[in-house]
Amino acid sequence: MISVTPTSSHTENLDLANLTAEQTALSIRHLNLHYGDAQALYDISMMIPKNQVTAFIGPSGCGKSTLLRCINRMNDLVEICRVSGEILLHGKNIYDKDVDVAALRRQVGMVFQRPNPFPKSIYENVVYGMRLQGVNDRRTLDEVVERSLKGAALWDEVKDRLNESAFGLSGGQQQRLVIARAIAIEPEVLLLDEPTSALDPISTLTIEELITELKKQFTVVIVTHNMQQAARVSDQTAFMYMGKLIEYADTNTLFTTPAQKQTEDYITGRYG
Ligand SMILES: Nc1ncnc2c1ncn2[C@@H]1O[C@H](COP(=O)(O)OP(=O)(O)OP(=O)(O)O)[C@@H](O)[C@H]1O
Repeated sequence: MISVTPTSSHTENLDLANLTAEQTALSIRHLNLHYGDAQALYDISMMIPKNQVTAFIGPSGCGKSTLLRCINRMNDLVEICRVSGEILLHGKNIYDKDVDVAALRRQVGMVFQRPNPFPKSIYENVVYGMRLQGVNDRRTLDEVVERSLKGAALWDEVKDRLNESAFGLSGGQQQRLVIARAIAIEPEVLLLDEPTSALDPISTLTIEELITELKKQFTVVIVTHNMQQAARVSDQTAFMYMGKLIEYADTNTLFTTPAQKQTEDYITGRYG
C-alpha cells in the first residue's frame, strides 16, 4: 500500500470545469487519438490552468505521454497517428490547418525523460533556439544565458564553464540545462515527460523544487510515474486509465478523497 501525503503548498482550489479565460492556459475538448486501428485516447476534455502545475498520472500505457505530446503536436511525427477534437490555446485550436507547428512548439516547450543536451557547449545549448530565430547579438545572448540558467537553478554551478561541453555535466545538471534551453525562448507552456525518471533522488529533489519556481512564469504540465512526485509538485492531477480521463481534481482532493473507485485503487497501490 502506497501512502501519499500531498506536501506542496497548493494555491486556492480552482473550479477546473469552469475556469475563466484569464485562468485558462489550455482547453482540451473531446480529444480522441488513434495509432492505426488502436485507440489510445478516448474523448478527453479538460481545462489546464495558467501558472500552475498539472500532473498526468496512471498506469503504464494509459496514454499520459500521448496526451502530453498532443499539446505541442509531437504526435504529428508518428505517421499512423490520427487526432480528432480540439486543444485550444488562446482560444485557437492548435490542430487547425493554418497553425504553424514550429511556432506552436516555441509557445509550448517540451522536456523529455532522458536529458538530451546537444553536442555543444553549455552556452550554445541554451542559445540554440535563439540562434534558430536569427538572434546572434552577443549581449542579448549573454543575457538570455544568464537568465535561463538562473531560471533553471543551474547558473551558480556552471557560470565559470559556459564554454565547456554540456556532456561534462551530471545527469541532473544536464536535465536542468535542457530546461534552461526550453525556457530560453520564453514559452508559455512547459511540458515535462517524466523529467526525473533517469535521475538520482537528490537531482530529483532539485528538479522538483525548480518546477515549483517555474510555475511562477510558465504553465507546467508533467507526466510522472511517481505519485509522491505528483503529490509534491502539482496543483491539480489527472488520473488516466486505458486512454480515458477517469478523474481530474486539485491534487489534495484527488489523493485524499478521490471520487472514483479506480482512482482510489491506483493511489492506494492496488494496481499499476
Ligand atoms: N508511436 C506509437 N505507435 C503505436 N502505438 C503507440 C505509440 N506510442 C504509444 N502507443 C500506444 O499508445 C498507448 C498509450 O501509450 P503512452 O506511451 O501514451 O502511455 P503512458 O501512460 O505514457 O505509458 P508509460 O507510463 O509506460 O510511458 C499504449 O498502448 C502504447 O502502446
